[in-house]
Order: sequence, then C-alpha cells, then structure tokens
Amino acid sequence: MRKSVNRVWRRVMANKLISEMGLPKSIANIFAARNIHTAKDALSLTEFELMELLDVGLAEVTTAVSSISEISCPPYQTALSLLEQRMHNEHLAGHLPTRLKGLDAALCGGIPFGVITELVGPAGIGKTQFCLKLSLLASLPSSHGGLDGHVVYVDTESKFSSRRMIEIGVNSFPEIFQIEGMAQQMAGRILVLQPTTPTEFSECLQKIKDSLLQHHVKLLVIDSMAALVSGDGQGQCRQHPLGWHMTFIKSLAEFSRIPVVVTNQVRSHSGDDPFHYSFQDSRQNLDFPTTFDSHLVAALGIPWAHAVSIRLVLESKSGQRFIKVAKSSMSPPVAFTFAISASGISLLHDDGIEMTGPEINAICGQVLKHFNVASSINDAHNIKYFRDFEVTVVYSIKNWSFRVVCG
Ligand SMILES: Nc1ncnc2c1ncn2[C@@H]1O[C@H](COP(=O)(O)OP(=O)(O)OP(=O)(O)O)[C@@H](O)[C@H]1O
Repeated sequence: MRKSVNRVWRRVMANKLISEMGLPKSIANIFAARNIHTAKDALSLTEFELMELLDVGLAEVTTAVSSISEISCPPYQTALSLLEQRMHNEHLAGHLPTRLKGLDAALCGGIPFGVITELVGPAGIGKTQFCLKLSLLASLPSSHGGLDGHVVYVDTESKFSSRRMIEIGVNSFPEIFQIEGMAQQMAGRILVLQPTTPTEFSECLQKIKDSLLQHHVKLLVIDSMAALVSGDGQGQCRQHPLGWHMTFIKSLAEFSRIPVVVTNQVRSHSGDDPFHYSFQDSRQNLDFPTTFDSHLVAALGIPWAHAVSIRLVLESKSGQRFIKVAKSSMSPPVAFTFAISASGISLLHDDGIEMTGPEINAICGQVLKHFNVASSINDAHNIKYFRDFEVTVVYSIKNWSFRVVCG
C-alpha cells in the first residue's frame, strides 16, 4: 500500500508543471518555448543538453535545475517527525506484555498489536503453554495489568485444556484467582474454536472477522496453523495450501489492531519440495526413527515466514529450553533460557544471550521425524510421555501405527 502511494506521489511530482513552479518568468518562458513543460522533461536532460537547447548560460541552467529538483522532490521526514508520529499513534501500536521481563524488554513491550507473532518449535517444547499464558494475560482485568478483553483461541489440534489454563492462572496470579468466581469469569472470556480441516478453518476465520470488533476481542491465538496442512492431501499443490488463510490472518491483524499469535511446528530440513512435509512419507515407512536434528525448519515454509512480523523460536538444546527472538524489526537477536512449571512459562534469566550469525534462526530439539504424530495424540498422553525419557509407546490411530519415542 505504502509502495503504491509512493509511486503515485512520484508520478505526480514528476509531472509537476514548470510554469507553476514560480521560476523567474524569463527562464520559465524559455522552457515553455522549447517544449520542456514538466519536471521530468527538464530533469531527464543533462545541464549541458539544457544549455544547448535553451541557449542560456551554465549559471542560469544550474539555478533553474536546482529549483525544479527542490520543488519536485517528495517532502522528506526527519527521524524526529517519525518519532512524533509514532508517539501520536501510540494507542494503535500497543503491546501485550508477556510478563517475561527480559523478553518484553527485547520486544519493546511485549507481543505487538496489529501484526502476526509466530511461535515455532518442536512438539512438546511449550508453544501451547505460552499461548495459554498469553490468553490469561489478555483476559486479566486492566487493574492487574491485563487487556481486560476476550480471547479467540483457535485450537486445531483439540489440545486446549481449560484445567491447565486455570492451573497457570491460580499459580501465576493467586491474588486474582482467589477472588470468588474470577476463574470462571476469566475462562468465560476465552472462546475456543476447534476447526479440523482447512475448509473449517476458512469458515472459522470468516466468523472471527465479524466478531472481533463486536466482542471486544483483545487477542487471537491460532494453535497450530501447521497441523491443518496434514489433511486433504493439499501438500502436493504448487500453491501453498494455507495461502489464503495466511493473507486473511495478516489482514485480520492489521484491521483489528490486536495481537495475533500463531504456532508453527517444525519438520526436518531434508525435503526438497518446500511444501513436502516429512510426515507425508509415513505411509511408506512406519518404522521411522526419531531425529535429533539441529536442522529443523519451520513447517509452514517461506511464504508464511514472510507473513509474520515477529518469530519466536522455542527450542531445546543440551537439556535446556530456549526462546529466541529470531525475527523482529525492533529487537536484537537474543535468546533466553526458560522453564515450564505449574505457573506456566518463566524465564530462568532476564538477561538474554546475544546471538550472532545464523544460529538465531536454527531450531534445535529432539522431535519425532513425523512431527504431527505427537501433537495428534491425546493431550494427557502428550504431557505424560514427554516428561518421561526413553519411553516407547506404540499407538494405533485409525489403522495407523505410531511409535512415539520421547526424550
Ligand atoms: N503442569 C505442568 N507442569 C510442568 N510442566 C508442564 C505442565 N504442563 C505441561 N508442561 C510442560 O509443557 C510441555 C508441553 O508443552 P506444549 O503442549 O506447550 O507443547 P507444544 O510446543 O505446544 O507442542 P505441540 O507442537 O505438540 O503442540 C510438556 O512437555 C511439559 O514439559
């Protein structure tokens, strides 16, 4: 939009008439007599060509050219005027604080309004835990630092657990949750939608668009976007299977000016086809191994990566969980260690580790090669087995056998 405005502006300025620029009449008339009418006509010639054409001296041509350039130049903005504009629009550019002090500082206040923030990482790393905490924060009364609003939580894996959310609330904000009826009130503000196919997801998004403004919604969570691509065999298409959804979600964020948080899973880097996910091989080879792979990539690929403004990578390395600010126009590339407890996600240190080079974008972690298997099993199993190391379980879902090795 801004690009096209600039283009129109440049065209308008290039076509500005020399006769209307207030140049001395004598020189303006000479330009007109030689059929040089617009700024573009004059500025496409060199000063020597103009001297020859107009039959005037170098000094006159130089003065005329500098006046025409100055007048036809788009108005400039100083850093100060941009800062003033930003402060003026501060109410449109707010943040939802995560209450993870170091991360909020790195993100200049928290999860920004009006853009998409992505949480990407392997199964069981804590993306959903983070989303649950954010949902609580958005629905907390403003007297307690929340946004006092409703939350739309799109749960594509049927993993949403109200019990876990209340547990996080009770442990993180005991003073609020001890108030009678508060837990119910908070839970009542979080609307959970559970589409299971891209088609249902499209319908869901249309409904969300209508209700965002009406229902005082202050946060939209989509957990997970990647899980939807496994169905319908759409991974074979040249076009991204969620292309329409990506554009729609981006425009939802811009139009509603609320924070939009979307989780994305990971796949092994091995596939040649950018839209060929590793889980699609599982039909051929059920005896698949797990991978400890530092070359994991975000499952939704490059088109999606362009749609998000903030990418937070959650990963595990040497038995430690990290959250990295991998993409942000405002923040340095920085990583924080974190843990998950009864009160949800918390940082182990508020001082981030500054990262240099491509490490900030790498995603490490032990994951199932076929990443969506773990996320499609029952939530309770997921949590139990991800805490236990070296456990192998064989699941049978819809005639498919899945061997889940956790660690
Ligand atoms: N009550 C709890 N106390 C401590 N840790 C917990 C608790 N509940 C969940 N966890 C931790 O959270 C992890 C699961 O995190 P989460 O469900 O957010 O993963 P995820 O990244 O969303 O995975 P997926 O991609 O499969 O959806 C568990 O492995 C466990 O370590």
